Amino acid sequence: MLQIAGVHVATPVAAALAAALSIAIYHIAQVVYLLFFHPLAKYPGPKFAAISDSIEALIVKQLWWVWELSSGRLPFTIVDLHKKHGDVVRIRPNELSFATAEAFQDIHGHVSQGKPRFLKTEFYDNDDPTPRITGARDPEVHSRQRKSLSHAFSAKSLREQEEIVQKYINGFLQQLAKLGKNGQKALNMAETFNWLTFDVIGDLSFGEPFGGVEKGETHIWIKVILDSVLNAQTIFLRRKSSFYNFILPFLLPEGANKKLKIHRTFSREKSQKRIQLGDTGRADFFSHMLQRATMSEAEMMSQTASLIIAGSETTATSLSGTTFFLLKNPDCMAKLQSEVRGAFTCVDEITGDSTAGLPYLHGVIEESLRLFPPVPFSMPRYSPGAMVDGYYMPKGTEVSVSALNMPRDERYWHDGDSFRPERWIGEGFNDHKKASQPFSAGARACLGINLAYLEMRLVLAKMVWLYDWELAVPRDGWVRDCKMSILWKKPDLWVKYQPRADA
Ligand code: HEM
Repeated sequence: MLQIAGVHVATPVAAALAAALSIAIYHIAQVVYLLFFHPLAKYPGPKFAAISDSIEALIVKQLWWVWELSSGRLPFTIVDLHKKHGDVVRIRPNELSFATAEAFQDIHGHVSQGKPRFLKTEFYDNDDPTPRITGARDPEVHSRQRKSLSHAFSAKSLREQEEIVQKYINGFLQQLAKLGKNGQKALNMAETFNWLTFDVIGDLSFGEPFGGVEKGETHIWIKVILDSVLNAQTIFLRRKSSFYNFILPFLLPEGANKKLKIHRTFSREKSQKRIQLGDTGRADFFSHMLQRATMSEAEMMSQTASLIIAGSETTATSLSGTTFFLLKNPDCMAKLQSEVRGAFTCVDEITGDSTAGLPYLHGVIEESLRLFPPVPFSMPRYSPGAMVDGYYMPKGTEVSVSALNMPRDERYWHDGDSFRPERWIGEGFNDHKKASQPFSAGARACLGINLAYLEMRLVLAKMVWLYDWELAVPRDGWVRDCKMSILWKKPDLWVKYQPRADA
């Protein structure tokens, strides 16, 4: 201590030491609190996940989680954590992951009137100030948007949309033959299905496709979208701490931020063009939004940026997964061929209605969605102060259900890791089928579920009716090699399509 005019004054070094000591004591106290006294302290999980909020000095909030998220391995890590620690695991200081169908029902199932709901967390925020259906966290805004959009997904609209879907599927089938040189050349189906699904959604959103099917190539916009989705979902982290503005560019795909802006600009321009056309009477998304007139122009434009991602990559991913499972299970492929080829005398007989009654095709689609759910993240929600799987979750606790545990859990599924489409036919193996929820449930369940099933039924039935399929590059563990970039980033899947000899 220095003495000036009889007063004790701290030297800069002593002051710095005192400050450092206080910070250290504060953080040690935080760690002790998070590990032993926090309301979630009794739940197991990696210790680093539990305390990562406390390393304030480095501003490294939630580092464990960010690392896992950006590595693309988070869904698999969570599977391993549940195997190690049981049905409830603490994966962030304030988030618990659950693994059971009961927890899924508690969090996502319909709630009775007047009961508080589990609402989406900041995980769904992005840097667009206009809320959109997939991310809107305010229940009133969401409900208004959903009401307006739901007409575009009604049974009546779907009937009218089938013509559009069929048009792109037929073009797609021709491209398979042309680019695949009638079975001589392999196509990478992890990419190729995107041509079809993005064209369908492009047409239903803006009245014009991306041109993937016609040109037989992936539109630059699609590449941009796929690279930018992970970035979109990390924006809430950037808001929480400026540290992430520094670190995330190293963890995300190159130029992801720029690509996100390109996606926004593209969809805004296309939407503006579409809005100018007004209600065209077509059963597309804009006609319905314009007819209801409950959304501002900005809100309508914002919806399309979301619908394009929600409605295309998911369906394409499911089709790639189904392709992989069928090719790895030739007996299942033979049963599907026999059902589809026996049901139709020509490919034009394959329609939404005529495929709706094909049990094996239905089983194949459900089984693929079970083993490889196209939405791999675990859809976090805030507890309103309610029970989850028998545990009371204080208000504000983040809760989520692992996307990959429940659909393979042997407590719910007989031979859960195997591809067995017959489990979906009749009683099947008496599995607990609610443990597969690829489209989620309740108020935030997928709005496009019927469109997705229609597309999948039609394209799979037609591909099976027309072609014999062959895995051109043998591969195992295709699912395990996928990485999560909010949606799945899939490894190549090279397939040859030989026109059926007996057709
Ligand atoms: C196999 C294909 C598909 C799967 C597995 C799937 C799955 C899902 C899931 C799990 C959610 C909930 C996400 C969450 O809560 O975070 C969701 C929401 C949504 N999906 Fe799909 N989806 C598919 C296809 C489609 C299609 C074709 C569309 C049409 C555009 C679509 C539109 C939507 C919309 C608008 C939402 C938000 C619903 C809301 O919050 O009210 N999806 N989807």
